[in-house]
Amino acid sequence: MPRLAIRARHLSKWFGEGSARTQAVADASFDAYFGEILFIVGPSGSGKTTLLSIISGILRPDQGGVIVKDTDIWQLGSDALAEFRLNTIGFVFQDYHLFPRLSTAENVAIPLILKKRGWRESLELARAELQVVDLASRAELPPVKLSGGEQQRVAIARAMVGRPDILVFDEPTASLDGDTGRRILAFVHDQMLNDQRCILIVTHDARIFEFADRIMHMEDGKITTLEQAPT
Ligand SMILES: Nc1ncnc2c1ncn2[C@@H]1O[C@H](COP(=O)(O)OP(=O)(O)OP(=O)(O)O)[C@@H](O)[C@H]1O
Repeated sequence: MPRLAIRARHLSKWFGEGSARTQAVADASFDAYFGEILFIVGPSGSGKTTLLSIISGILRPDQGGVIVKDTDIWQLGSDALAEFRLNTIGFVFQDYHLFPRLSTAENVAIPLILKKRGWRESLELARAELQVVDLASRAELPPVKLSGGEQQRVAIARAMVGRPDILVFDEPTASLDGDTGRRILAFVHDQMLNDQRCILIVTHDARIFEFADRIMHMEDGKITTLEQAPT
């Protein structure tokens, strides 16, 4: 029996006021398990990023709750939630969110420094993580000197360096060419998925669907289907 990683129940989120009020997520419930890669797909504006942000502890839902590894995350105070996220969830943003004034290694070290690990130790671990994503030679460069695919791998290394149980990607291949996108997904699938980790991926990119275990479809804020991926 697979172990439950995430239990989302009756999540709803509205944005805006009056006539501009829109429901981004509408009564969404689902479970995700350790050892799986769950894709979230659907048309633009269907609520994928909003749902991902709620599950990751970034955006508070107006209704409903999320249990991540036995913790009811939206019942936590803000400090406890920040600490839970730091220890449990790695989030890779669509546009990477790398800090331009820091070196590549320093960018990767940030989660460890936030966890109050020493600077020197954090940088050593960051360099080791850059080796895993095949970017050891770029450690001292600023991110601006790296290609889009390399920056994506830096963002992955930063999300991974604290060994989170839940790894969340928002459109990981959106700005990459097909080959680079597939290579990155193959890397995530082969190197990062294990039975202690659950990976959620929002994507439009049909070229990477082969890496999904299950695929969730969203439309107008609702989860319309959640199925095993075809083999
Ligand atoms: N901060 C916000 N303020 C107001 N409306 C928002 C905000 N964020 C999202 N929305 C609206 O909520 C709805 C869902 O947006 P969301 O970004 O979750 O969709 P998405 O499926 O991820 O879209 P895309 O594939 O284009 O990224 C959209 O109608 C969007 O305009």
